[in-house]
Amino acid sequence: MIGAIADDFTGATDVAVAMRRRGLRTVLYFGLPPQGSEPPEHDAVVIALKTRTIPKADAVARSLRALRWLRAHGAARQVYFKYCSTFDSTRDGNIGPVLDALADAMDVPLVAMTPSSPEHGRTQYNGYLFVGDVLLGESHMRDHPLTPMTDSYLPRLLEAQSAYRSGVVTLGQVRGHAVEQRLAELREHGVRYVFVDALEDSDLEVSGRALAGARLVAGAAGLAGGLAAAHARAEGGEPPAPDPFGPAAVLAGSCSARTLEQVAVMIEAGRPAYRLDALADRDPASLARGALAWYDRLPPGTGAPLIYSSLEPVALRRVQQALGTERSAGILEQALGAVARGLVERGVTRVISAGGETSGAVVSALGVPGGVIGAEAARGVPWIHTPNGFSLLLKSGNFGEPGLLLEASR
Ligand SMILES: Nc1ncnc2c1ncn2[C@@H]1O[C@H](COP(=O)(O)OP(=O)(O)OP(=O)(O)O)[C@@H](O)[C@H]1O
Ligand SMILES: O=C(O)[C@@H](O)C(=O)CO
Repeated sequence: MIGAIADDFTGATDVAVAMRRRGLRTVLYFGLPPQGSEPPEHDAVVIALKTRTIPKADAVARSLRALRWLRAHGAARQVYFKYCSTFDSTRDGNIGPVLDALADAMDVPLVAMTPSSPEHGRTQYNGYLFVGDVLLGESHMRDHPLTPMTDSYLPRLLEAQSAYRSGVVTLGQVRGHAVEQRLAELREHGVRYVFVDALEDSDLEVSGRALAGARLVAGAAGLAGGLAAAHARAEGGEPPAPDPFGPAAVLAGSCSARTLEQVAVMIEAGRPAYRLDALADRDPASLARGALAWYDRLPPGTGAPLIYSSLEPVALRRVQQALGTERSAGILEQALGAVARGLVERGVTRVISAGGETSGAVVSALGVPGGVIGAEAARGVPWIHTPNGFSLLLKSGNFGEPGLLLEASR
């Protein structure tokens, strides 16, 4: 009934678990499902794409392909375009073009949305996005390696990426149950994209009910949860499978503030740690060989290792200035993907990956077609049981408590 298209892999797991938590049977695919595959019985299908930072035309083409697949499999009654709760995109970014293309293809005049996800500390008020207590543009998102966010006013951010006008449904209108009325007014005034305020899950539930019949909706996991609550089956979902076990390894390519803390906690706890240094070696294959040779030499019983490229903002900028932003990201993503492949060949059955782009590279390198959503190690961070014989934990850069990577890899 809901077909979600997510612009990165950690975002896809976040939205999948938000819907599953409300009792929807949710199927997750990494990339377009293989030819001829039929989804098992479901209430929601999530297709994870890696379109957040790729060239615009590719992002649009891949998103439209996902839409065609959802339509062909009867999963497009309501389509949800999942973007980041911190609206990660460049000025030249892909959220606007992808929304334009989906709305045109579905002939939808108005799309309601919000990145608000209170469970992750993201809230929207009067169209401004807050991260915890501060505006988005004043948060650590200013220092993001690929999508630094320096503005906080959502209509302005989206209008910079689309030729269409954007508007706001205020918190007062949400709480006054006037969402539908306000959307109708904005549509009359030629507004196509509308950001709906939300400070709490209950606001998202009100909006979810108002939007239950909308054909195209967008935002982060919060509003998807609100919609799922509106569609929820009375009997609720199956309990998730138990946590996986077996040898674990942590791969971190996220440079987000929370991941840096989580990496520090692992190192302080004495876990073996190996940093991939793109300035010392620019060849992803040889970076990966170095990391795997280090892994092979680890004495038994040392605890699950950490292989990472995460750097704090000043050191990160040094690498980006020396190698270029895209090139350095590409080298490290490819290297971590190759490391993941090598680790699985060596018997690792629990792969924990930090960062959306990083997780996209890791999952693609491992050739995982999709999986079953398991228990959550942290809010929005579920284990994914794959048909490949191992489980994945894909952690969004800023999600989880500081001890998450250490705990999950015990
Ligand atoms: N040392 C480094 N030098 C340059 N780029 C790096 C370095 N380490 C990581 N990167 C790149 O930074 C990007 C981090 O993005 P990623 O999406 O993985 O993390 P995130 O943005 O924190 O996560 P999320 O999208 O889930 O919030 C990746 O493309 C990664 O390859
Ligand atoms: O919405 C979020 O913050 C996450 O699901 C995400 O998209 C991280 O890349």
